[in-house]
Amino acid sequence: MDPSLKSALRAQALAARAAVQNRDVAEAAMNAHLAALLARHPEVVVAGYVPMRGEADPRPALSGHSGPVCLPVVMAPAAPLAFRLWRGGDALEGGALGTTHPPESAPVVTPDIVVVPLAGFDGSGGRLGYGGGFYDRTLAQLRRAAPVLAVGFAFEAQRLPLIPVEDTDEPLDLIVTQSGCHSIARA
Ligand SMILES: Nc1nc2c(c(=O)[nH]1)N(C=O)[C@@H](CNc1ccc(C(=O)N[C@@H](CCC(=O)O)C(=O)O)cc1)CN2
Ligand SMILES: Nc1ncnc2c1ncn2[C@@H]1O[C@H](COP(=O)(O)OP(=O)(O)OP(=O)(O)O)[C@@H](O)[C@H]1O
Repeated sequence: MDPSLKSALRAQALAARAAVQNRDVAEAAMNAHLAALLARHPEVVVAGYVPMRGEADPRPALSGHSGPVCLPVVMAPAAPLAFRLWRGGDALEGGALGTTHPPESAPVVTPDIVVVPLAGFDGSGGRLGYGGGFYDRTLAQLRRAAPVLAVGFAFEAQRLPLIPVEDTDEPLDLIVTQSGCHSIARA
């Protein structure tokens, strides 16, 4: 696959994300949809993220979840992410790539649901991140061990007609946008 195609689509989706109007209204709707989804999965371990670079903020829905919440930590460039437990209010630290995550003292846990930050997505579960392959490696590792629900969290503006799929791409199971919680139509 031509890697420049993915980077062009990534740039297009990130520009659309940066141009979203009425973000607060959209994020409130997205969080309501995510909270309703999480309410159908009480007590399970949910991985969220602390937004960077204009990503939609899932923390309002996470803070209402009945079970444990964890956040991703970059361990090494080509390695899966680790997830550390985060209780709202716990101190966080900054990581090398502009991330914010719990300190090493926080317990490592395995999520049942992963809320995935996105540059772009399509209607078939295709997703684009920042190009590190972190979520691909992480979802692959988690799915080898147990079922996991990958839930994309993004503005409608980040929707792309079709994202090319590589062998290592791990699909989303659901996508939450301001218009609702969308299940993936598999071909
Ligand atoms: N909020 C949030 N947290 C997250 C992620 C995320 O996408 N969003 N991650 C999801 O993976 C991990 C961090 N991944 C990142 C991957 C790449 C870059 C980055 O700056 N990439 C450069 C390109 C580097 C290169 O050329 O190799 C860039 O975008 O300019 C930053 C974070 C873990 N935490
Ligand atoms: N399990 C894996 N093993 C080896 N290489 C992988 C694996 N998963 C992804 N990669 C590689 O990582 C690179 C980046 O992948 P891709 O462009 O899909 O990143 P992304 O999905 O945008 O990033 P992220 O997953 O961090 O959100 C690709 O070259 C891909 O081949």
